[in-house]
Amino acid sequence: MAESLTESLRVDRLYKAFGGSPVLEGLSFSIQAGDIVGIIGRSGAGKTTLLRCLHGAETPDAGDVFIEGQEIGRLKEKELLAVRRRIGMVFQNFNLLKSRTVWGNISLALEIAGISKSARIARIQELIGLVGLEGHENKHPSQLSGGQKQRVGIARALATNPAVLLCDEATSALDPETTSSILALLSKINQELSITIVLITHEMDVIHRLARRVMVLEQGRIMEDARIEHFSGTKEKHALTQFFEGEEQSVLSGQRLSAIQNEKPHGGLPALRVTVAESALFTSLIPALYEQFSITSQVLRVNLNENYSDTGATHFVILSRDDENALNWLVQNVEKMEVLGYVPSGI
Ligand SMILES: Nc1ncnc2c1ncn2[C@@H]1O[C@H](COP(=O)(O)OP(=O)(O)OP(=O)(O)O)[C@@H](O)[C@H]1O
Repeated sequence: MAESLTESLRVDRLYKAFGGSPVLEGLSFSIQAGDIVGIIGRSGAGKTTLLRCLHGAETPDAGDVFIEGQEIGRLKEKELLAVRRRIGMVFQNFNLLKSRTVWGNISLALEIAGISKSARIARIQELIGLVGLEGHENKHPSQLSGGQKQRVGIARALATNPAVLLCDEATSALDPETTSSILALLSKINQELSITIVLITHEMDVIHRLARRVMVLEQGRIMEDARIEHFSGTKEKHALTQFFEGEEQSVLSGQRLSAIQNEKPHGGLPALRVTVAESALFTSLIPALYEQFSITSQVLRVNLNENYSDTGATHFVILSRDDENALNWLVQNVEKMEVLGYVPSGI
C-alpha cells in the first residue's frame, strides 16, 4: 500500500508526571496516516500513559496532542467527543461488558455515538464479518476464547470508523497461535481500511511481525525512533530484543555483569562501556554491527546522563564475538569506548 503523507497524529513536547515524578519527559513525534507504529519499552517506561494521553483519557501536564490536525486539549466537550470517535482503543484484557453479548458489546460504542438502530444493525453485521465472529453474535464474553474476546474488542474499537487504532498490549494475554491470528487481523484492518495503528508492547516479536516503524520508550523518553528495516536489519534477535525480555533477562544481565573479568577466558566475549552523545545513537548502531560483522550486542544497562539538556548516555554492552575490526569500527563511531573486560561465553 502506498503510504499517504497525511499526518494522523502528532505530539509536541508531551510532559506528564504523577506525584512529582515525570513519566513522559517532553515527547515529540508525528505519525503518518496508514502507518503501523510499535512502541516498545519495559514495564513502567510510560507506554500506557502515552497511549492514554493520545486518547484524551489522561490530561498532559504540558505539551499538545493533535489528532488529524486538531489539538485535543483546546476542544470543547462536544468537539472532543467527535475527535475521540476517530480513535479506537484495544485493551490487553479486552474490557468487555460481561452482561452484554458479542452483539451488545459492539453495539454499545454505536449507542453512545447516538447511531440509529437500523444503522447500528448494518454496521454491527459488517464488523462481525470483518473480525470473523459470525455465529457468535449471541454469546456472552464468558463463552468466548481469549482470541474471540479480542476480536470483539477490535470490532468495538472500529465501530465508529476511527482513523487511528491504539492497541495497548493487545496480544499479551493470548497464546502464540491466537496472537498470530490477531496480528493478521490488525494487518488486514490496516491494509483494507487504511487505519493507522499504534501498538504498545513489551514483546519484540510483535513489533517485528506487524510494525513498520518502531519507537523505543525508556524512562519517559524516546531512545530510538526508526523504520523497522533500519531498526534491526534482520529478523535475528539482537541486543535490544534481549534487553526487553524481562525478568529472566535482568537476572542474566546481573550474572553477566558480575562475571566480567580482566583476563580473557577461552571464547570470552568483550564487555564494553560505550559513551555516546545522543542516547539513541548506540541502539541505532546495533544493526550496523550485525550487518558488517555478524556481531550481536547485548545491552545490559543504559545510564542516561543526568543533565536533562544533554541526551548522552553510557551503555554497558557485551558483544557476541571478540573482533578487532568491529571494536575499531565502534571506536570511530562513538564518543568513547572502553573494553571493561571479558565474560565467559555461555553465561
Ligand atoms: N494514575 C497514576 N497515578 C500514579 N502513577 C501512575 C499512574 N499511572 C501510571 N503511573 C506510573 O507511571 C509510570 C509509568 O506507567 P505506565 O503504565 O505508563 O508504564 P508502562 O510502560 O505502560 O508499563 P507496563 O508495561 O507495566 O504497563 C509507572 O511508574 C506508574 O506507576
